[in-house]
Amino acid sequence: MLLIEQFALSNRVGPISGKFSPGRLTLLIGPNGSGKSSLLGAMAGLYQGAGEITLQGERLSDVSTHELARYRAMLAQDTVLPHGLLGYELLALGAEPVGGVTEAVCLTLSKLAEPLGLNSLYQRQLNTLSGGEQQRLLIASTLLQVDPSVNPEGKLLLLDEPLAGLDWHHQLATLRLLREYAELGLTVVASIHDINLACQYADDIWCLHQGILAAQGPPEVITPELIAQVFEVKVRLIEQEGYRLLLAE
Ligand SMILES: Nc1ncnc2c1ncn2[C@@H]1O[C@H](COP(=O)(O)OP(=O)(O)OP(=O)(O)O)[C@@H](O)[C@H]1O
Repeated sequence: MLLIEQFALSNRVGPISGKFSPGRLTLLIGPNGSGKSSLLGAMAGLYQGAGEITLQGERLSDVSTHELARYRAMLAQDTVLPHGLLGYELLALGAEPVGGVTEAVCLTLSKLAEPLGLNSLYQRQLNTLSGGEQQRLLIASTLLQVDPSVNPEGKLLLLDEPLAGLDWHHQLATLRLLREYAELGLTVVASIHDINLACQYADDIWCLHQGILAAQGPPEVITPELIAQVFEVKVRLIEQEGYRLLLAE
């Protein structure tokens, strides 16, 4: 369990409190600049602020970055890819913190190959790949670091806008994978901008506004009133066959 208690990061986030539990997929939504990346970075142990963030009872600030790399994987927004590498070399780099390209890594990649469309990317130069193709490799590289068969110590999977640049097919495939990793027992937290997809796939949603929590809970907490307040967008809620769709007016 990852626990946040009165965490604040200068004027970027907070104070915020809440918990993220193993086995659950939490999706962060909120306008540009509302603090999603800052919060994810703090949860990854990259930023230190006021208050406390603990993972399994241990304060993140007391854990070295080296040690943290065994417990969590983080996909950052706008990751710059190293030049001159091939697709499989990027994945091999991603496997370094968890012992290199072992048989378990190869098996995990073969499991991820179909949903993320990896097979055509292994032998490609990274600088020749489209934005979405690069993103698919980065997602695979992040997932394999905490896949239970590769890294039984993996607990926390953090992704900042994993759907950025992905076509619809791969957006849905990625969300299904995040659900699968949550079902494997990981704590999974990701930021996304598509509110309807967030409501469809999340166990819990955190809606940030100006650095603090405007709403937190199951998808039903996302109402037209909240969207109007946070995003200044007028929407209608359509509920049909168990689905909830927010449609801009
Ligand atoms: N390194 C930094 N130093 C100071 N302020 C920063 C820094 N990075 C971000 N900020 C500010 O912190 C606030 C939160 O930014 P953050 O990147 O966390 O938002 P976000 O919700 O992820 O936005 P987006 O949807 O645009 O990615 C913004 O006002 C931003 O300008």
